[in-house]
Amino acid sequence: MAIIEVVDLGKRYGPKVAVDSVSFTVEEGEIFGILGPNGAGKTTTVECVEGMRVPDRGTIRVDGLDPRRDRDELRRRMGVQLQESLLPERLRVWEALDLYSSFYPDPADWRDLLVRLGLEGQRDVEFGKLSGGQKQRLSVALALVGRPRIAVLDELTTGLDPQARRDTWDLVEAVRDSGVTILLVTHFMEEAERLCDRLAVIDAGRVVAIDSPAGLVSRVDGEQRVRFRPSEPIAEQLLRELAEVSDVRSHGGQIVVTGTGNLLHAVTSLLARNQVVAAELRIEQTSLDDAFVELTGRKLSS
Ligand SMILES: Nc1ncnc2c1ncn2[C@@H]1O[C@H](COP(=O)(O)OP(=O)(O)OP(=O)(O)O)[C@@H](O)[C@H]1O
Repeated sequence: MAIIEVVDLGKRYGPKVAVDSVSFTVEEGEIFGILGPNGAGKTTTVECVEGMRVPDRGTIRVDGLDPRRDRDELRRRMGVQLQESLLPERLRVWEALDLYSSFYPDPADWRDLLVRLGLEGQRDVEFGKLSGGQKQRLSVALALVGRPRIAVLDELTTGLDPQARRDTWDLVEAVRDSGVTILLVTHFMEEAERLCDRLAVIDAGRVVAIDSPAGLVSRVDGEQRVRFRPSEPIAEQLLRELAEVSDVRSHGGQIVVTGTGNLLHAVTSLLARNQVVAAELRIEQTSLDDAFVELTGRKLSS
């Protein structure tokens, strides 16, 4: 069942069209990503979903509510990750959680959240003294303290080191597994690929595709490359004759075979039949990065 429905959303800031026409639905219990480059309109879109911005056009329904008209009720059902700069430096972790709990009629026990988010050791630490990863985890805890049905996480792991980023991803998956629907804004391809059940690729205020990460990858021409160093010389012609192969090139003893289908199997079987061993064998497949370039005509820098 769709828990979020956005139809033909449009929003301008003066002459600047931030969101041109955005439509998508988020199913209950999924992690739905909004992926796009800086300035694509991601934050504006989710701020309209949160009821924090007034759209110029379009309709939005969140858990059956209108985000503007039913803002107070929506606030109880939707947890929004806070921009970290909004918390006072001297506020201790437990004080922040206690304060936020007081905003909700039936809050989660923040002591449990501290444990779940691996922050029990930081309970009495002032916000300003937390590491970047700990601040992020606290911001997620604050988004969850009201027991929301939906959590909106915007650029969750920006600025985190790779380990803290992976820890945060594990955390987001655990939150989803506890039954919370997650709307995740990101410009990190790896994050989208790892976490999202489905995602909307947004570019210049428009949705260019909605699919699972694997579905997006399969939309682009699925060329693969197999690279190896043959133990014995092998005639390129033999490789070219394989139905799966579209191109063969050699560079300094290394052979690069491009093709489709079960290319790896076709190439390695041919080599085995000719008693050739492939050393330094590597396969490169189409990635979400490639799919993004194909869909938008440009690379997503991160
Ligand atoms: N309050 C505002 N006033 C004027 N222009 C704005 C405002 N907020 C955003 N914009 C512009 O609208 C466009 C979309 O911005 P938005 O923040 O929604 O994009 P985004 O995809 O979230 O980008 P980022 O990842 O950089 O936050 C950008 O060109 C931005 O400069």
